[in-house]
Amino acid sequence: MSARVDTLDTEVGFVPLGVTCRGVVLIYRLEGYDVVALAGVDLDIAPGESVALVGPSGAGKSTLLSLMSGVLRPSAGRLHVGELDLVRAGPAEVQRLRAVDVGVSLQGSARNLLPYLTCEQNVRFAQRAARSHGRRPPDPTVILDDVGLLAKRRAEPGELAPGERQRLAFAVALAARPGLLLLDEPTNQLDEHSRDEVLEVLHRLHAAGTTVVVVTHDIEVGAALGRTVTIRDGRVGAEGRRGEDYSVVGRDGSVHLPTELLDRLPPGTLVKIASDADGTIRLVPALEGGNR
Ligand SMILES: Nc1ncnc2c1ncn2[C@@H]1O[C@H](COP(=O)(O)OP(=O)(O)OP(=O)(O)O)[C@@H](O)[C@H]1O
Repeated sequence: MSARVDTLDTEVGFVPLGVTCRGVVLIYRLEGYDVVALAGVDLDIAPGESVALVGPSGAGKSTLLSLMSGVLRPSAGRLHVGELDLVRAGPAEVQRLRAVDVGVSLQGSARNLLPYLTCEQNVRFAQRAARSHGRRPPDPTVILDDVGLLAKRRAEPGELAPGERQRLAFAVALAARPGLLLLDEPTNQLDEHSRDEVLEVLHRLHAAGTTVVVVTHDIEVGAALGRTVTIRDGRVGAEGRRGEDYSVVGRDGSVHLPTELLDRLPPGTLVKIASDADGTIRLVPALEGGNR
C-alpha cells in the first residue's frame, strides 16, 4: 500500500481528548507503609488544551501523568479521559486507550526508543498496537515530517542530536495519532537551541488540536503552553493562566499559600480571614503572642 493511501485512511479518527479529575487519590502501597502520592486532585483539561504540570520534586506530577495514561488506577476519586471512566474501565478498555488514544513520552528520550531501529522503523514499531486495534495510522514519514525529522528517517537514535532524539520520542508517542499526548520532562538536559525546537513542535501539536499535558521543571516550557498547574503535596495548589498566578481553593476549603508568603506566615501561624465590603479578602496574622 502506498504512503499516500495510508495517510488518507487516517485523516479520520483523530479526536482530541479532555481529562477530568475529581478528588483523585493515589496511594503507593509498600511493604509496611503507604505513600500518598496524590491526595485529592481536582482538574479539568479541555480537549485541545495544552497544560504544563509544574511543582516541587515528589509532588505527584509523574504519578498524575501515569494515571492519565492508564498505567496506574486511582485509589479513590474519579478520573475520565475522554468518555472513558478510568476507575471502572476493564483491562481491554485500558489497553485500547493506551494503544490508540494516548501517546506517552517518558522522561529521558532514550527510554522511548529502540536503539537498533531507524527513526522510521521506531515509529512503525510504535504503531503496531494501534494497528492491532483496527486503527490505520499515517505512514511513519508523515509523523516524522510533523516533528521535523523526515530527512533523518534512515538514521538510528544514536546518530541524532539530543533535541532530535527528543523529537523522535515525540514521533513515537504520536505514532497512532493519539488525542492526548503526555510528556514527562521533554526538555530536560537539552541546550537552548534544542529546547526551542522541541517547543516549536509542541506549538504545532497544539495548533493541530492535540491535547498536550507536559510535566516540566522548565519555567519557559510552562510559559509557552499558556496554562500551568502547580501540584503541591499531592493536589492542585495553584494555576497560572496567561501570565496571571492564582491559588486554587481545595475541596476541603484549604488554600496553598504561595511559597514566598510561607516565610512570612510559617505553618502554625494564626491568621484572621477578613472580608472587606469591596470584596477583598485579607489574611491578617495574629498579633505577637497570638502566634504559636
Ligand atoms: N513506584 C513508586 N513506589 C512508591 N512511591 C512512589 C513511586 N513513585 C513515586 N513515589 C512517591 O510518590 C510521590 C510522588 O512522586 P512523583 O514521582 O509522582 O512526583 P513528581 O512530582 O513527578 O517528582 P519529580 O519532579 O521528582 O519527578 C513521592 O513521594 C515519590 O517518592
